[in-house]
Amino acid sequence: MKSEYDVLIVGGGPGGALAAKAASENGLSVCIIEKRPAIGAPVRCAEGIGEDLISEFFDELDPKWISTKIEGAKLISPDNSCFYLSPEMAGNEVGYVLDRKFFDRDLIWQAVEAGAECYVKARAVDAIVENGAIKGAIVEYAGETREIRASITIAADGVESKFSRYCGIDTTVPLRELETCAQYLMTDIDIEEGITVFYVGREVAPEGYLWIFPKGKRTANVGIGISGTQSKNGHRAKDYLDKYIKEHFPEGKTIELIAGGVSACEPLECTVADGLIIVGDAARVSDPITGGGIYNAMYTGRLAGQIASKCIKSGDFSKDKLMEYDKTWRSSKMGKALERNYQIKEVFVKLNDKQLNSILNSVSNLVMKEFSTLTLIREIVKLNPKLLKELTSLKKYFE
Ligand SMILES: Cc1cc2nc3c(=O)[nH]c(=O)nc-3n(C[C@H](O)[C@H](O)[C@H](O)COP(=O)(O)OP(=O)(O)OC[C@H]3O[C@@H](n4cnc5c(N)ncnc54)[C@H](O)[C@@H]3O)c2cc1C
Repeated sequence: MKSEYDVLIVGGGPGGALAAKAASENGLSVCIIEKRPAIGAPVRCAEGIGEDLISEFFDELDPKWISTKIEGAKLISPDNSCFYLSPEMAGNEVGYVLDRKFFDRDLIWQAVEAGAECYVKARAVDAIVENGAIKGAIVEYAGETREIRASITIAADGVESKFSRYCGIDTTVPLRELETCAQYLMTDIDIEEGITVFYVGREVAPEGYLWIFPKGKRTANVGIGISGTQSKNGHRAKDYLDKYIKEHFPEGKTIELIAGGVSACEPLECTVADGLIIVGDAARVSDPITGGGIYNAMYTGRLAGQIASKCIKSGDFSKDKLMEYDKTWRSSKMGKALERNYQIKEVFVKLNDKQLNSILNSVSNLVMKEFSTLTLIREIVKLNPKLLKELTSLKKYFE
């Protein structure tokens, strides 16, 4: 490990890996530090991603990245009725349940192949701040605490995002917008391979949802996310999950348990500072409705690597110069979807079970030629015009 690089990346998840690859491909010296002893493990994710999204990054997908191809989805309402998104309707909403142990590692290998250095069991414990500018990190590695200096540091340290805080940035997620999650990797359960299932409702998953993401025959990620406010009041995500499993998969075998958090808030007000770019979950860019953040981390990571390269070549790493990163992702399709989905989430999270039943029943027989989350919400609003009152700020999307 050297003491100075062009770019230092804190965190070896998808955001960090894509940032490292882009910066290395542009000829910069790049160092990734990852606090865990292994890239991609333990997996804290249900591993779902849309086909159109992942295809933005690769001409071909390596079969070992994919556990299952997803061709349809079921949305179960509190009264147990089902909106079925059949493979015919799903169209470009099909996707994959990944195997992130392989996927995350390959992303790092690609970065390393492009020239980046990567160190595991290397933890950033503070930022180097000089005259208000970020100049790298204090890192614990191999029993020593050392300074690693860099022209630009990229905070890709996930939902905990301590590094941005070390830099003086407030990354607090309001408790009600921090989904606390629990997930079992289960085997020997009766599931429909290729179909994801989502349950909503106060009884099953208050202010969140419960998911079944197939990983293969009779094997699936079965997980839940509920609002942090619920957890604070003694309702733990794991308790809701255990209740569901007892009822639905009493004979199932649990082979892995994970707990984690997902932010369902608005992105950070600003995702750059002098010498610093913040990407992925650390920037709070996971989707507020679904909690999905793999694509968003990869997108912002790659963009951060590209903009860092431009700025380093120009010799200017000031906040003003790095703002190109912030402006670009906010005006992108992803940025606009985050803004819209946050407002939709704010309305839907307040619905009680009766309202949810009525809304989901209204669309249960719907056949759509072209499905997307937005077209579904449009149909819901068409069939439930009262909702439009709540969604006034979103009228433009539904007219
Ligand atoms: C239960 C659960 C289910 C989910 N399901 C989905 C899903 O189905 N689809 C989807 O798209 N998204 C899902 N997500 C979200 C998804 O996992 C994240 O959005 C995605 O991993 C974000 O990538 P990232 O690179 O920003 O951060 P991460 O993948 O979290 O990577 C950050 C890395 O930084 C490291 N790190 C942290 N602090 C330091 C430090 N101080 N020094 C060095 N390294 C550090 C961490 O160890 C970690 O490896 C889920 C999340 C959870 C919790």
